[in-house]
Amino acid sequence: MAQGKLIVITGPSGVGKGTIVRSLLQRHPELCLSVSTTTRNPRLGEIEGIDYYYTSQDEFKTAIAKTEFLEWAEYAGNYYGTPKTKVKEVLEQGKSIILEIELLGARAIAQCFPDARRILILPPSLAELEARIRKRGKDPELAIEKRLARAKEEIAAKDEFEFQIINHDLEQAIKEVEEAIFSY
Ligand SMILES: Nc1ncnc2c1ncn2[C@@H]1O[C@H](COP(=O)(O)OP(=O)(O)OP(=O)(O)O)[C@@H](O)[C@H]1O
Ligand SMILES: Nc1nc2c(ncn2[C@@H]2O[C@H](COP(=O)(O)O)[C@@H](O)[C@H]2O)c(=O)[nH]1
Repeated sequence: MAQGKLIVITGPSGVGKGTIVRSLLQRHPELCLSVSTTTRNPRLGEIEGIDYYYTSQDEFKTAIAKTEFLEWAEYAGNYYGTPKTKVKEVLEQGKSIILEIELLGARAIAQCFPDARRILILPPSLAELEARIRKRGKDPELAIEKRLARAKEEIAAKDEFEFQIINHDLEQAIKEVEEAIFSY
């Protein structure tokens, strides 16, 4: 049976990870996406079980204690975690799965899955990143400020990643992510 790949897509908030991942899933229906659990409130239009599993802080902490997450992290005042079961099930079927996660989670995955393909998406500039987050218009001001502060740390860690892709032109970025996933 073919070996499934664990694919980590990371990068600062607003860089376009979700946009790229949605395109990848449409173009490559054989790829699966891991749906994370979060304590963040749903954004307008987000759907339980599609975008995230939404939970309380208490429930999230219980899940941590029961080691239900492959990795988890605190990000901009909320918790996010990758449920173990789906990832395990998909990989056992020989299929590949994408984790769209932040930097600390990507580092944790590198420890337990050294063969994971870890792809960092970068913005053309910090000014463009801020413009994209604001234009998206789905985060309150305080959250935007926390996300931009975190973005600087995430960009500074770029040399930890074998694949670094600048999302300037969306189509070009998608092509480069496809090359990173399917190259070997
Ligand atoms: N290449 C691009 N050029 C211009 N705008 C883009 C590009 N790629 C994505 N965007 C836009 O940037 C905004 C942020 O994209 P997206 O929500 O996919 O980011 P994200 O990295 O998933 O953010 P988060 O981590 O906060 O969920 C969206 O409005 C999206 O349409
Ligand atoms: N470490 C993890 N990070 C995750 C997970 N799910 C999402 N994320 C990342 O959090 C930030 C914020 O996401 P948002 O939806 O509130 O904009 C972003 O970088 C996501 O990629 C996870 O399970 N673990």
